[in-house]
Amino acid sequence: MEIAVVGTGYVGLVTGVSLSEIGHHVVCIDLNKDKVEKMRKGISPIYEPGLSELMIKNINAQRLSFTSDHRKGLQQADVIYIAVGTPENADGSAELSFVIEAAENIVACIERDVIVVTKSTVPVGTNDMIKDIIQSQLTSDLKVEVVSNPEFLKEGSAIHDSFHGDRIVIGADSEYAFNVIEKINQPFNVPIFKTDIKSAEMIKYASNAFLATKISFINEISNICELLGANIENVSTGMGLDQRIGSQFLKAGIGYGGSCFPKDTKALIQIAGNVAYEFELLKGVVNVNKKQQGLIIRKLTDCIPDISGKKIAVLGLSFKPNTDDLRESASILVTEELIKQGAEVVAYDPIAMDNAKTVLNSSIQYADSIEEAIENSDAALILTDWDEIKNVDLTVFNKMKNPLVIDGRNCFLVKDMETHGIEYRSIGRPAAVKKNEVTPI
Ligand SMILES: NC(=O)c1ccc[n+]([C@@H]2O[C@H](COP(=O)([O-])OP(=O)(O)OC[C@H]3O[C@@H](n4cnc5c(N)ncnc54)[C@H](O)[C@@H]3O)[C@@H](O)[C@H]2O)c1
Ligand SMILES: O=c1ccn([C@@H]2O[C@H](COP(=O)(O)OP(=O)(O)O[C@H]3O[C@H](CO)[C@@H](O)[C@H](O)[C@H]3O)[C@@H](O)[C@H]2O)c(=O)[nH]1
Repeated sequence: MEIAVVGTGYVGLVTGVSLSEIGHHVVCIDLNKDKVEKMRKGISPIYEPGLSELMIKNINAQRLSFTSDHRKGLQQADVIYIAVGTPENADGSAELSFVIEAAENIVACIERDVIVVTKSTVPVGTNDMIKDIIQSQLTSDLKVEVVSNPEFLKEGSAIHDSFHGDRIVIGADSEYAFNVIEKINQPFNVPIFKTDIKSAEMIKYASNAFLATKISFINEISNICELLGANIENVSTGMGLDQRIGSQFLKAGIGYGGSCFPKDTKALIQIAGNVAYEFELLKGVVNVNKKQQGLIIRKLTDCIPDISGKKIAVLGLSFKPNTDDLRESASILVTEELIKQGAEVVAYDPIAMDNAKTVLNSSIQYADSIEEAIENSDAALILTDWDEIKNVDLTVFNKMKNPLVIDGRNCFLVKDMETHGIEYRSIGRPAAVKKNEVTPI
């Protein structure tokens, strides 16, 4: 079975590498020639644990190759995955121009009967549209089937998720297509759920929207905990013990970010709106998230009302640990607000510094370590829960002008910060304030 993957970003590259690892021959195609050149040498354009090793292994085994030439990549393919981006339009809907272009590339280049598999997250009905584009532009009698196969990987654990996912969803409308895609995926040994195409498309949006709802819910509870003197960590643990609720995605923080939840929640509101349905709950989830992203600045200005000219250390820039992805990172939003209010920002992130420089340019200073970032600072903000930050020796905060730590990820125990004489404000927990006195925020 010859496989091609159109679009080699986070999803396309991980898909191509994982499919080659289980024995398929895979050609990954991307418009970006610089990226293709890098990938040919086994250099991953993204930071993703375990990815480079598997890339190199499968390039050497001649199962994995890269090209920017669609014809070369597509003409011999039996199965073609579409993994291009579906970013957010100004009105919140999903931008489908990359998907349309990929479908046009496919129809212009195929020389065999093919199954086109959509990995990209696309609104319900898009696979029908892809089929229409291909059928209407096809000048031969080649047979083309379209399958929805949404992706559920998480950045930072993408390779692990590919081999240990909870399910693989296959939406198809023929037994032949089900069988081929099921057979391709069998070596992953992950449960396969077969359904119709529209339901498969909806499963992806509904799953992301549900997870985002859990996060906004726990963030609201954390705000109420603060007002009442309860502790959100204890509340989450106690709730999560109920198997109907589950312990995952109940971590209160500074709001969800990343390349998926923010855009997919808004897209689902639009998808519902297109059929005259107002998704009130999801609108609330999005609004709560926006409010939560402003919480850190509110906590900071409660302690230092005028931050203009103050040196503020930002620890963590990526939208979550173990990735260099800054898309919709709450940390970037907070940093931009600090700059707007005239603060002098010094940032540190274990992996995302290079990407941050392309986004924030020279508007802030960049440190080479946690210690360098916080030295002589007026406050330190913890915005991403990297292990390096969680495991830092707390005495390092004595290098600050006046130890004040505002932690958006609840990385430390309140009592430990108190013991070290650090003024500490976190999410949904009592504060540790100076003079070893503990009061609600
Ligand atoms: N990032 C994630 O963790 C994740 C997880 C699950 C699903 N998804 C979904 O998967 C899709 C891809 O997301 P991503 O984060 O990998 O996107 P990305 O922006 O990282 O990568 C997309 C790639 O496609 C390339 N491309 C665009 N048009 C092309 C074309 N016509 N031919 C060849 N290459 C083309 C771009 O150059 C880019 O490298 C989106 O729909 C996203 O919602 C993403
Ligand atoms: O309890 C939690 C869990 C996550 N987050 C935040 O939520 C965001 C998203 O985190 P996560 O879901 O771990 O990462 P993503 O890589 O964005 O993965 C999500 O989005 C992908 C793209 O659609 C899906 O494939 C995945 O299944 C889905 O988890 C991040 O900002 C996290 O900090 C919290 O605040 N609290």
